[in-house]
Amino acid sequence: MAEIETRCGFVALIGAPNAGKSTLLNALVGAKLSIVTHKVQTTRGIVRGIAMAGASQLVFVDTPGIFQPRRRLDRAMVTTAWGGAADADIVCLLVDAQRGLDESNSAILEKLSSSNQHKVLVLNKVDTVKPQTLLELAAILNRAQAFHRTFMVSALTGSGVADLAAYLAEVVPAGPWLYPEDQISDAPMRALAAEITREKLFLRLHDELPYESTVETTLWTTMKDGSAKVEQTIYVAREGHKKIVIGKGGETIKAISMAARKEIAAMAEAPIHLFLFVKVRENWSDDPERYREMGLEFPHDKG
Ligand SMILES: Nc1nc2c(ncn2[C@@H]2O[C@H](COP(=O)(O)OP(=O)(O)OP(=O)(O)O)[C@@H](O)[C@H]2O)c(=O)[nH]1
Repeated sequence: MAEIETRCGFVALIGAPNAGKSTLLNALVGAKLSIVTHKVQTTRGIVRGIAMAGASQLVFVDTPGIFQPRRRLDRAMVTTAWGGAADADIVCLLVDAQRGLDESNSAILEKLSSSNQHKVLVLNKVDTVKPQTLLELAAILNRAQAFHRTFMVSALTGSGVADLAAYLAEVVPAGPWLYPEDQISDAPMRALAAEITREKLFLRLHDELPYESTVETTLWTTMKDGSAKVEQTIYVAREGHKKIVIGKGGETIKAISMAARKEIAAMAEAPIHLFLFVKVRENWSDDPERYREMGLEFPHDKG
């Protein structure tokens, strides 16, 4: 009996902040892996999702939103984004159809033109615009860049997502699967747990503070009864920020902890005892160790 030919490849999702990369990744993988919030630049490290489409395994690399870097941390995010794209078999450029072609998209297009990878254009948020606007945008972008294919999707409603997955399944290289069939991510559980807590920080706190904080899982111990003890440290840049994260009478941190614990437990499929600590580390964004934890390359230039 002839063996079915398996395929497997890396697919990078790149695009401007808020284009919907995390939402699309979650729709493709069918599970909540990458964090999704209404704020920009929430994705820092690369989060992978793995989807099976027929005999093909698609390994998605979600990249931080690409924007004009100013601070050292921002530059690290941009470097990591392009690193992820350069290693991939296919690059999907995601464009928010409602926002259309703006400065950040133009910069990405220019950078993409120097690579001869297999490029796919994905116009997202089609639920928000008229078909005529979509067609015009697709024409403009295809004139600017030689895309192999253009897809129009709504990551939010799922419209068009299956067609995109089917196409990717066809064009990834032939080869053995890199991961077991039922595995949806190779990110260690503790990194995903830190992402969940960071998302709760984002949702709970406003303004700039969340951008100046980071979360690390420092301990994950499985207990005899199957539950897990998880300790996480929230690093903030200033003493005043610590007060805000903790809140009056510990209210804020309690709410963050409760929300995070529930979600981590659902992901781990086990009861979780979560302990959060808040530490002030003024220069955490200049410390190479913190970058490694987030899966980012440390930019050695002065910032
Ligand atoms: N209407 C609509 N909204 C969408 C769609 N896809 C994503 N969104 C919304 O757009 C916002 C940004 O989505 P994300 O998936 O976080 O975007 P991202 O590109 O990963 O953002 P960064 O992490 O900042 O780079 C969220 O509020 C999503 O709910 C879509 O197809 N239609």
